[in-house]
Amino acid sequence: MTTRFSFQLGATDGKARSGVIDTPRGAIRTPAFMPVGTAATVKAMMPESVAATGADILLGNTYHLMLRPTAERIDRLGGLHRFMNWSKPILTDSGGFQVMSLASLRKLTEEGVTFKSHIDGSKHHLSPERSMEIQRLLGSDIVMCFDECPALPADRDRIAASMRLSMRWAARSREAFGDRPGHALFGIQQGGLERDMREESAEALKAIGFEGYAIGGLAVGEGQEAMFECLDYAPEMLPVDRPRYLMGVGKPDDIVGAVKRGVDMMDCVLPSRSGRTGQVFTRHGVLNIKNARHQDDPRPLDEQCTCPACRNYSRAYLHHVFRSQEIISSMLLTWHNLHYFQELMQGMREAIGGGRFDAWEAEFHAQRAEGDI
Ligand SMILES: O=c1[nH]cnc2c(CCNCC3CCCCC3)c3[nH]c(NCc4cccs4)nc3cc12
Repeated sequence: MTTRFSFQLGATDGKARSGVIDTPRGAIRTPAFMPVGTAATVKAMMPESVAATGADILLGNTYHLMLRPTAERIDRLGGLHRFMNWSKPILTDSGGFQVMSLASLRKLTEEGVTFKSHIDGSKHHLSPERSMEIQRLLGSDIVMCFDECPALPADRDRIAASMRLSMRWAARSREAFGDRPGHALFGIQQGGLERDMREESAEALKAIGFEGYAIGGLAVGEGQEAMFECLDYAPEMLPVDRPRYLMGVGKPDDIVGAVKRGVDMMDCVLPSRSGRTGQVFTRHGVLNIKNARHQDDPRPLDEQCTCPACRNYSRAYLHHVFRSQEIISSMLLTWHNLHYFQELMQGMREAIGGGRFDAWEAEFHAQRAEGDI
């Protein structure tokens, strides 16, 4: 345990790196996948189950929690860790990304964003200052700058204007964050798919100085090829000795490609959200348990998986409880998917540590059949 926040770089293998982020609430092994706990819960999971999958950190959702039950109420009740019974590190997003995708009647100005709640229509505002206050009230260990993520495709002028606004907001976020030992503020690089804009953004963030740096503005519809092309240069623009967090990624092959290119942390709703829709991730590829072909299949989802779903239940059973819309269906499929994503990260951490990432990646791709399994 430590009272400080620090990142120890461990092994490197090509551009891939493994390491450990030390925080007062525990260590985060990198490369790390962060499950999303939207409304103070990873849906269909008890916190101890999330920990059992191997997650060292989870994401809290500023936009949802500021609307309901409000950050002030969570603060009065002892903070988000106490509230949701998760004692390990929590990273909270700034709320900005979700406002742009969920709220209505949004008004964006230099100052910030005003909007109406998608829950009850009440009026709210977010700004760098208000976002820092909310994330402080929640008690999160890693705080994200308030930024603007432009939808792609966008022309260069739009990308430049949006990136420069985000850099001004990054400076205001740093100022408002204040001096909080043991807590971290991460800046977010913007710039779309424009190399020079990414460079300008990285320089602006480094001049301000952050405990970690996120790569934003990706996984917003550009496609995997364009994302990887950007990741072929963007991570190296950021300080080598600080964590690099690629936001909103992704499918297993996105994650592997990002780690290969020097990314340390990722978050995505995919394993939890898709689990509730019957989509199952395995080392051999993806299947949907809803498909009638599973109704008599006595085999587990994945013979080599050690999660509770694979140890104790057949595909036939999981098909039945999904079709019957039983609550246990979401529990078991979410657990399995989160377990698989953590197994993927553990496999890469070990491979990088052993200098055999390329062999591990080749095996990862070789095992995955095309289509359903
Ligand atoms: O530049 C960005 N700035 C800030 N956030 C971004 C996010 C949200 C990351 N997950 C937050 C979580 C907080 C807790 C609740 C769940 C989200 C992104 N997500 C994606 N792609 C996945 C996408 C998800 C939805 C549309 S695209 N690209 C992103 C780019 C940015």
